[in-house]
Amino acid sequence: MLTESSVREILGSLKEPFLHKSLAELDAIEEIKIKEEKNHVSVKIGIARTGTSEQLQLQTQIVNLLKEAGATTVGIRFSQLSDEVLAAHRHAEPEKEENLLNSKNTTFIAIASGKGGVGKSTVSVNLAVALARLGKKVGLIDADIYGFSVPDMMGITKRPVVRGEKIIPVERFGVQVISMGFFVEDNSPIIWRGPMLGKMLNSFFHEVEWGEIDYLLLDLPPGTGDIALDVHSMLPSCKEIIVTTPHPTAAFVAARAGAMAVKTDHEVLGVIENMAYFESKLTGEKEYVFGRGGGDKLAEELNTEVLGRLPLNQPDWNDEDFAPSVYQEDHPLGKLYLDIAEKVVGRLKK
Ligand SMILES: Nc1ncnc2c1ncn2[C@@H]1O[C@H](COP(=O)(O)OP(=O)(O)OP(=O)(O)O)[C@@H](O)[C@H]1O
Repeated sequence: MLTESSVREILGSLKEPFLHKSLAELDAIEEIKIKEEKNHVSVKIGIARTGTSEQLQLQTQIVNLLKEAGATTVGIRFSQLSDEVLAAHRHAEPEKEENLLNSKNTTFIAIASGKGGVGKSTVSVNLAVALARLGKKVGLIDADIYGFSVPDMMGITKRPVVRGEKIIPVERFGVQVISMGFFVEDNSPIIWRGPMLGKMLNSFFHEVEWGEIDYLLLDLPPGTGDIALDVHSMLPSCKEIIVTTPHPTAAFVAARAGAMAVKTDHEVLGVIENMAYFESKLTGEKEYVFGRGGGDKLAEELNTEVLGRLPLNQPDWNDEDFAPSVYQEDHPLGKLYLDIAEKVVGRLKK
């Protein structure tokens, strides 16, 4: 027949599900009653949070253990552990679910532009690759729902695999990439409604197994729509980089995206002027095909700096390692991207 001390011994090593300490250590077995004639054992157990699914699991464990040990019937009551016990052991309570959003080691950088076609995705991809070339652990979310171009730009042909309940991003050039484009059949267009965008981002943060990430870049859709607001509410400490062409109108439109960042308290790390000029391979002469001054004007308006000026130039394609929009490390633009990545790292250290 079970005795009070044998019940205490059997249950003592069970772990309290929230504080992760044994019931014995927490002194959480508050009462044991044994009715010999009915072979009935009843116990009262303290738990950090009553009425939870964890309580139900613990209850099942207790019933099974006591029945295995010979009890015919088992009665259990749960009580809330006292504030003193909770305070003494709270430090042992693990963080909620570990994910990127509550990781202190990850810096989020959103890449935004006022209008489409200025090279925002190209910049996102190459900045991510350059940061990885500097030895950083980098993730890239293709949140440009109007055209998921990142996988194609990086020459990604694989799709993410699912392990358990988590999606494993695809790695390319040392960057962990996730794109809604991975989950869309045959490049078919999707009609997006406001809340879907937020849901998509949310699932990218919670359902993707990012591992350790120093920098997570987000390629935002152009403009100042819902997704920029979603990013703000989900990532209040997100930094922003604004991409513009040197054309005054482009800079004017980009200023709106920048103003949005400022209004939502996102620190603007700087401006990148893309398609800044064309440099002749023959004479080295620079032609300012799309005008001049847009980047400076925008930086001044947003009280920030121009992180880099990128000329018009194509990457050198390579059949073995096909990635149509990624500049090689020794390509003039590859070097410029490394400079920009170093500036970004430097600014974030300040
Ligand atoms: N510096 C550059 N030199 C030459 N071509 C460039 C440069 N930057 C971008 N491009 C080209 O310009 C086109 C538009 O670039 P990209 O798709 O990156 O722009 P975007 O701002 O992300 O556009 P959207 O928001 O519409 O997706 C692409 O074909 C890209 O290869």
